[in-house]
Amino acid sequence: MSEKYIVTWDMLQIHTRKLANRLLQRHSWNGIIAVSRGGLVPSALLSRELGIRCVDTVCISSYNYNYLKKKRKVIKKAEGNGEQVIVIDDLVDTGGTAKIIRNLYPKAYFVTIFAKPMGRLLVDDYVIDIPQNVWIEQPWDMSISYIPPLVQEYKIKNNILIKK
Ligand SMILES: O=P(O)(O)OC[C@H]1O[C@H](OP(=O)(O)OP(=O)(O)O)[C@H](O)[C@@H]1O
Ligand code: HPA
Ligand SMILES: [Mg+2]
Repeated sequence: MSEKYIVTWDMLQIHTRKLANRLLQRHSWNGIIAVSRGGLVPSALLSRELGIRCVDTVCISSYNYNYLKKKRKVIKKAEGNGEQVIVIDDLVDTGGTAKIIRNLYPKAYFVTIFAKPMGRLLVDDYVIDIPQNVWIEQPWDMSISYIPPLVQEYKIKNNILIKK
């Protein structure tokens, strides 16, 4: 994927708060299930905003054949059918993970922060639309690092600015 959508910690919190606001208006919830690992940070933020201390996980391990054909395995599952429970993941992309969640928790309210077109009809709510060909870079996968000033990438030769 050529293009990237960079997510910072503060923007993730802002988006998750927006979702929490909508969830608060909707229902009284009995718990939250985070889809590990991507859903863990959003679930902690939702837990705080909604005052829900009962937070469990469903743990899905995945490895790539290619982008559209991921192998996925449920390695741990919270009990129940999801009634009055919010299931949260960070994003829905091809919808492969979302389909597993729908089967495991048919009564759950399944939400993500980001949604790409292939998967967005599989979630009950989400905050930000992302094009299918854009890779979402989450804050826990990045670090803030120094970059040198632009001018250091150039030198002057015969009075002409040349890229080093
Ligand atoms: O709609 P899909 O194509 O299924 O993609 C979405 C899933 O992919 C990512 O998880 P991943 O399986 O990479 O593992 P992780 O959450 O442990 O990082 C993301 O956190 C979603 O769970
Ligand atoms: N970003 C990070 N992880 C992902 C993505 C993405 O766009 N799609 C599936 N897993
Ligand atoms: Mg995930």
